Amino acid sequence: MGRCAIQLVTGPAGSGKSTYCQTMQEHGLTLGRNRRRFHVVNLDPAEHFKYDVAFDIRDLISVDDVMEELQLGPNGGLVYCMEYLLENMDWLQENLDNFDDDEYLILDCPGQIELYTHIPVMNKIIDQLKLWGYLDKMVSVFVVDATFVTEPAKFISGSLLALSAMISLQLPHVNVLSKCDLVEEASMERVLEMESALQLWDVLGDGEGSALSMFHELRPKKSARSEEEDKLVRKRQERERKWNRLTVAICSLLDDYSMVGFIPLNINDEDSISHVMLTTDHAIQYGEDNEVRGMDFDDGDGFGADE
Ligand SMILES: Nc1nc2c(ncn2[C@@H]2O[C@H](COP(=O)(O)OP(=O)(O)OP(=O)(O)O)[C@@H](O)[C@H]2O)c(=O)[nH]1
Repeated sequence: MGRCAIQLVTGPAGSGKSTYCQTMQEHGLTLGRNRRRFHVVNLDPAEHFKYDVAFDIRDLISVDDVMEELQLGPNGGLVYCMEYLLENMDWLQENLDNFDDDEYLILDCPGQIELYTHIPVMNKIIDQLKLWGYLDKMVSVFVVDATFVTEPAKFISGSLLALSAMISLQLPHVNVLSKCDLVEEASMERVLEMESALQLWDVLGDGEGSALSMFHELRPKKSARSEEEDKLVRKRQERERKWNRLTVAICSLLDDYSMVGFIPLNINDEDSISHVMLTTDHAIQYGEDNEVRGMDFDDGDGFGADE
């Protein structure tokens, strides 16, 4: 039995992971002769989703049961569930063995960001998948909410999370900006055309509400302030300067890696969805050796025969 391609969809809570999975599943079915069946797997023990699920971690363990039985909170419950999965990897293996090497699985993972940054459970699951032969077949897709990119500070924090996940998961990595339909095209283009995080901070960081603009605002207006107020303002100015130096250092770090880039995804635009799909395919050279799969119109699901 060969090994199918696997996409691990990760990212902060509410960033749009499940919607991404559903979008890809629906898009796969619109591809005519190249129609592709994305099998979506739910690996989030707390998830509620709308896609057709191939298999579901909640058949093994669910956060609700763990919270009730072990009196844990939602975060502790989720970490417990993922560790339970790690101890019961034969469940995952049995399910994965049902898929052939020309098939494609999208794994909808939990949104707790600590699972991709400092709790090693996802790394261990990935290591096991690598041992089972999926080493060259896996790509991680890190989903970040595009409404973040319109604010420089949030953009930088999203970039750091993406970088941290990339380093931690050690897989071919694609960052996807979800919810682009909610962001004005002009502001999105403005951000995406920046050549570096440092440039982004220089240009946008001076905007309203940023640390830099606060810094300008806080320049003392001598006549209007008492000595006490001036002292306070100077103290805050010094703090702003430090924050700015820290931000510049963080931006330089992002630029040094030169590896944080985002692919915008507008779920209402087929070209945008296609572009994301091609980027993830390219990351693992998916489909380069595959025969084109055709539709069999006599078969209910249309995947019964090659043309
Ligand atoms: N307009 C718009 N809304 C979106 C998009 N993606 C997600 N949403 C909305 O954002 C909310 C969260 O989306 P989900 O797909 O559930 O996000 P998630 O990352 O799976 O969430 P968790 O599993 O809780 O971490 C939902 O209300 C979605 O309808 C998008 O591309 N466009």
